[in-house]
Amino acid sequence: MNVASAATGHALPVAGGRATAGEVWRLSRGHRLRLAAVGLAGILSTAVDLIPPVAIGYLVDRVQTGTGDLGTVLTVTGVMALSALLGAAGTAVTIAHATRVYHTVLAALRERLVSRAMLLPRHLVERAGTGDLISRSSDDVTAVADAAPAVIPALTVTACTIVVSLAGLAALEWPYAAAFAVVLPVYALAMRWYLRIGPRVYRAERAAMSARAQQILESQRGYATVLGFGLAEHRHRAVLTDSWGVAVQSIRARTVQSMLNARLNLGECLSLAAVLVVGFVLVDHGLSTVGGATTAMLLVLRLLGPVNQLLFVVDTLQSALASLSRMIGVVTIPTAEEADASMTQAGRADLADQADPAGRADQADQAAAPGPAGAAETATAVRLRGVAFHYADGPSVLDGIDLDIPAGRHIAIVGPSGAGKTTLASVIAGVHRPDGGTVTRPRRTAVISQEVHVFAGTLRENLTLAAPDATDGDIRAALETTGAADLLELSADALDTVVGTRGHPLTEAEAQQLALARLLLADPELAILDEATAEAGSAHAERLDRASEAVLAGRSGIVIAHRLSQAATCDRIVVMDAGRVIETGTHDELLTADGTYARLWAVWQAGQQISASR
Ligand SMILES: Nc1ncnc2c1ncn2[C@@H]1O[C@H](COP(=O)(O)OP(=O)(O)OP(=O)(O)O)[C@@H](O)[C@H]1O
Repeated sequence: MNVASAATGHALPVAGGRATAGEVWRLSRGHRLRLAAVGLAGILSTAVDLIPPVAIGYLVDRVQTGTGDLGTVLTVTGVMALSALLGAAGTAVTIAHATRVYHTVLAALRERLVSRAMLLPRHLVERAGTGDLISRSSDDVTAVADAAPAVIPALTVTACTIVVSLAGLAALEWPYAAAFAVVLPVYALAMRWYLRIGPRVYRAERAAMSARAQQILESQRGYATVLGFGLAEHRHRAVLTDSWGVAVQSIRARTVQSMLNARLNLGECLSLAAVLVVGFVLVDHGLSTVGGATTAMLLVLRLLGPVNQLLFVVDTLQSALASLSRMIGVVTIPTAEEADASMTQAGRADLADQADPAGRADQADQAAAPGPAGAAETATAVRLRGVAFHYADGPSVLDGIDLDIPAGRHIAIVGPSGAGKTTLASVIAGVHRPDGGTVTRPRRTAVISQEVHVFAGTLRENLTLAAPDATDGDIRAALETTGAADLLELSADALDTVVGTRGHPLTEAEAQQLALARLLLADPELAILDEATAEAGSAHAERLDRASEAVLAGRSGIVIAHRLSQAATCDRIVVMDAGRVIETGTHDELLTADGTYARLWAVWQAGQQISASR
């Protein structure tokens, strides 16, 4: 993992200096030539800026020696005006190009951050809280973007000014450059002090902002619970506490800035005094002209601005770097799939040896009956060995799960509420990473969870999310197969009907059918269906059962069977309780065994009869 510093507590990781620099360098690929041109333009425009102090010194000498006339003044003024124009134009071009590169790279980073955020292991995001993630893709991006106007001129032009001006001072008379150099330790000490304190203060400020974002988000998400339990006052106090935390950290950060100011003022006074004294001594001993001393003072005055600006930029830079390292910390987390790939590589190798698509039709009996490792002779779609899982700091939810699903077969997972069915489905789908054991699944696995999300957009966009190449004919066929052709009648726009937020509202059943059609178009090797419970015996439930069967045909499938009618049609049934597999077998076998499944079936049947008699 390319992340230098691990997460603090449960926060998402923050990238170290090397990882940050490496990622920025990688992102700058394609812009490096432009960056070199920007550097050259910066040096040229600052060299032009040296002309006015030299010209003024020249004028002072001419006036002092009585050789200056109006023509001299006009010539010097013209040269100064021209150099000012050239310098300003050069600086503007330099900054414009540097800004463009900066924002292009930042946009690429943000894009990577957002796409990576979608693929992160869910347990990491849940543990850190989505507020942390949101803060990194909003507050931190803003902090880095806002730094541009200050950081870019400093890093491109200011550094050049310092180098060029010091060279100018030395060329004039070396004691001038030496006088300024003697004061440099004051700036160096100010910088050292600041670098020690600054990053810590800014990181604390950003962390406080993340905590506040998380608190506000939770209050909004749990709005119904907050109202239902009269928790408004409690949530209000929690948000207030975190907001005050942000205020405290912000005050600390601004105090550090003021203290930096004081140190810079001291450096300014000392450097002006030093060059003035040296100038006086040199002129007194006839080693420099008054014009030369004037040029030296003007060069130092010109230098002070950039030196201060550089230190102020260090301030903004620190703040931006703190944000940048938080953004890159997210970008460098291995995705759930990458983490899983390294974990299940060995398992995949085993399965590759067994793959035998031609023999798939004969494997039903071996479903969900794990044998000794390597004993299965058939193509296996899913294999779990000793899988364990728990949420954040919670108790164990899955414990020692072993499971084999031959390719093309359908397994139902049943059990009481809270048994761990949904969690097991999420672990198999790769949404959650197991704490122990191994999971092997096909590369193309798709899951329909209980909360089906309808994305804001057209029906076509919703359906082709995972199958961008699907034609309208494919889409219509998928809707027909899942019994969802009615969706085309929602409006005259058919597939162009806008659904989701601010679009045509879909019922829960329609949303589920949309999800099933989407899955059909995605055509995964393994489909995991964990649909929300539909009232047994209702037209809605029967329709969904038929759609689910159509979707599973011809591929491996796992059904979290909230309705036991779904389980009865599967090749094999896995019964779970308290995070463990307690029974497996076909519907008939489990009824004969007269265990937990038989009892669940009896209760289910009784419920069906009561519903039918109403
Ligand atoms: N995001 C979560 N964070 C913490 N605990 C969770 C989370 N999701 C589920 N759990 C807990 O894990 C256990 C198993 O839950 P799970 O949803 O997997 O059970 P289930 O058998 O699918 O139940 P149901 O049939 O009600 O959906 C339960 O105790 C539940 O409270």
